[in-house]
Amino acid sequence: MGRLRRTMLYVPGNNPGMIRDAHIYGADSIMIDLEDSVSLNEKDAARLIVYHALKTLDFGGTEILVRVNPLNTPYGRDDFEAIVRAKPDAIRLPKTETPADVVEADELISEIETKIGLPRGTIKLFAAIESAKGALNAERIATASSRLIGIAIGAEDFVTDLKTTRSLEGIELLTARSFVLFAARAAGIAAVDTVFSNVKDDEGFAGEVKLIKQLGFDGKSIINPRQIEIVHRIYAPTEDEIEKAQHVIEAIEEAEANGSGVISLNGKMIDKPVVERARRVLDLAAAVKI
Ligand SMILES: CC(C)(COP(=O)(O)OP(=O)(O)OC[C@H]1O[C@@H](n2cnc3c(N)ncnc32)[C@H](O)[C@@H]1OP(=O)(O)O)[C@@H](O)C(=O)NCCC(=O)NCCSC(=O)C[C@@](O)(CC(=O)O)C(=O)O
Ligand SMILES: [Mg+2]
Repeated sequence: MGRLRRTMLYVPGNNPGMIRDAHIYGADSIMIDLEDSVSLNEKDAARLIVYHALKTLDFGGTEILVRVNPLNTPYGRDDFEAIVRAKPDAIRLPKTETPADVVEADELISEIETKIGLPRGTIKLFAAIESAKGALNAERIATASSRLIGIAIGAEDFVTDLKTTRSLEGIELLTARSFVLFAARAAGIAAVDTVFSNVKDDEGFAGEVKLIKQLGFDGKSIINPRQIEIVHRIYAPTEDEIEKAQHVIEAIEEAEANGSGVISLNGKMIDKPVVERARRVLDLAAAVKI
């Protein structure tokens, strides 16, 4: 199974203390932010802080992404120039609206990689979709560059663009979440859900995590360390699910040894997709060491 991306923790790029300690909480990925959590008069300072943090700190194997400012702002190009040199695992592109946005970022990264002698394609891309236009272009965005390892939805900007607000049930996000998810699955890359902004509402947060897990997302962008354990608990296969998956694998192996690809287990048909889902449960259990 690929890299786990159940939790992608946003850390404001102008906060050196948070950046230094972020990896100790156990999120699967850390996303250091130069965009909307950094005010305009701190953009240059934050870029320097993040560059030096990536050059000097040991994040202990946690995946590191940096969210840069869009290239159509005065900060975007300087962000790319500094951050590619600092070599995070990936750059997160905010407010992606068209495949051309991804191609522009891809070409700029290639140019900088060449300048500094990094093999082309070293720095990966993660595109965030945060508008109706982006959602409608999700499929073409997801296949616009071989650097893309995933796409995400950014709901705060998205509902603003839609001229609505966020509800706890998330009805206003269902179509966009589905577009992003389908595009990611069709492209074979990760699909990551948006942040839940009320850090004190654990119950509401858990409800949203259950929803996005059921939809099929690989994980969630989060803003506070207390949200990590909730996501990891909900994403962990239960003992019952693991036991059922083991029975499925045992049953299909026995059936295959007898020359059959389909059998029934406790009255339920077991065929190829059921076996694939059972393998996924066991792989996830092994990856999270249950
Ligand atoms: C919310 C709050 C202020 C609460 O602060 P509080 O101080 O009340 O938190 P406490 O719980 O008291 O902290 C306990 C201990 O954890 C440490 N600690 C807290 N948070 C930590 C963290 N993130 N990383 C590492 N460490 C952390 C803290 O330093 C303390 O450490 P210590 O003192 O040592 O005990 C804080 O969390 C925070 O700043 N969050 C990040 C906010 C952010 O980045 N927003 C931008 C991204 S969204 C966006 O842009 C919208 C989007 O684009 C998104 C999309 O794409 O989906 C869209 O459109 O939707
Ligand atoms: Mg946003």
